[in-house]
Amino acid sequence: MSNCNNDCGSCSENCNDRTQPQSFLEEPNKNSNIKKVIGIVSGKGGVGKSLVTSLLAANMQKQGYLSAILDGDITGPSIPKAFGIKDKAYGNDSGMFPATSSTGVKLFSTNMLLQNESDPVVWRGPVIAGMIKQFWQEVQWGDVDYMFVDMPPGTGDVPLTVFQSLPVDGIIIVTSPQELVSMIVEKVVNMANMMQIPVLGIVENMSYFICDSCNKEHHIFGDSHLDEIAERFNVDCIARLPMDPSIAHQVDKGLIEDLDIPQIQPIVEMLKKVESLHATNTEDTAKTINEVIAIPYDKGQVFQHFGKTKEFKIYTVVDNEITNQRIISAGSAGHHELVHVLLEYDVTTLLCGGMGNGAKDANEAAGITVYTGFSGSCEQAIANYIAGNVQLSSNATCNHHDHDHHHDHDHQCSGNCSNH
Ligand SMILES: Nc1ncnc2c1ncn2[C@@H]1O[C@H](COP(=O)(O)OP(=O)(O)OP(=O)(O)O)[C@@H](O)[C@H]1O
Repeated sequence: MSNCNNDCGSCSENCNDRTQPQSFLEEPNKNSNIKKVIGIVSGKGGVGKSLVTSLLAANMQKQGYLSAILDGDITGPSIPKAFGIKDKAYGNDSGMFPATSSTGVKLFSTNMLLQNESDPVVWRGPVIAGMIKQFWQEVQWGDVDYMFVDMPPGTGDVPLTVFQSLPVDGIIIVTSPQELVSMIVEKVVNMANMMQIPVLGIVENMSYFICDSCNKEHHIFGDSHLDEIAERFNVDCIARLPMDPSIAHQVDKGLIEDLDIPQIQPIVEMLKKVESLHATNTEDTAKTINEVIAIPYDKGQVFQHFGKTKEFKIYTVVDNEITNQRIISAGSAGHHELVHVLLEYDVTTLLCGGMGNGAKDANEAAGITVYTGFSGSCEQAIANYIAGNVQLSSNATCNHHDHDHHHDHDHQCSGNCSNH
């Protein structure tokens, strides 16, 4: 392609040299700093997706994590009611503001835009998907550790568009025992695989009822087959929530934050361990970069094996601007010689894919700071580094003598091969 800039993620051309899928991710509002995005999905409405979304946000907030809910259930928004929120949306030139619950959970929902809560929302799919994107782009979310997206029910076009537009780090599937669980789970798992998003687990809501008189579990909708299904699709069944009239009662009163549902805790613990696929390095965003940066280079891409690279691309960056760039030969010696080559060009920083401990120590002994986990085009890698849009890892990573290393996500990986 004559005008190729090697940034496949932002290119829509149907090209044989494509190295990564086109990215449709939308930028959040400039006043948002959102660390992790978790999508809550279900096969159909009414199974308790909004309840699980709200309980998770409330519980993560109680544990000290700044939590938010983007209510993507545009035509049936029920989240504000559960939190007792009646606020209407307001904003300024930079965008709208989310409402804040009594414990500090931020949320935004179509209800905040309607004159009357009972006004019907009769929009078609593309308008609904556009609305969710606007909640992401135009709401000033501020600092958020965990954003929970109450997804539109189903696995059709609208949730798919949302998954393409928002940097979702994982999906939680909510089912109820009477749903066609197997088919639903299969569809969601297939959708998640298409989008390369991990399925964090399945929650079975209304799983059983505990009788006040005999204190026994009653499986009103019959025995659950979720364990078999979870095993078949290689997903964890992370929680079973009881059917409990006090839940519905507290939700109706807008007091969901007062509910104590111990069965939700395994999900809370699991969420604490979720790795962000799209983390933004906020510390380094503020940093002004004045560095000479080398990247192992092969036909525009970050060459994944430092010790065997034939070329480096060297960028001189002054006040975050690239003032000079060139491709140099690496010679034919091992990694100790490569360090000397880099020093000849006054390199201060090395961005690469994987690197063994020996090479890393040799570079660092020479005063070169090494960051691993980069893949894709060099142009994108340097742009992401300067913008701070990468989770920087300085760990030594793979032993490339033992296996090939493929980074096929369109994000910078943490450099930890056990994740792949
Ligand atoms: N485990 C439960 N025990 C008692 N009531 C529940 C339980 N789960 C959900 N409910 C109630 O069932 C109703 C539907 O739940 P919810 O709104 O969370 O479902 P949903 O899947 O988000 O549906 P929709 O997509 O239509 O919004 C709510 O009134 C909620 O309070």
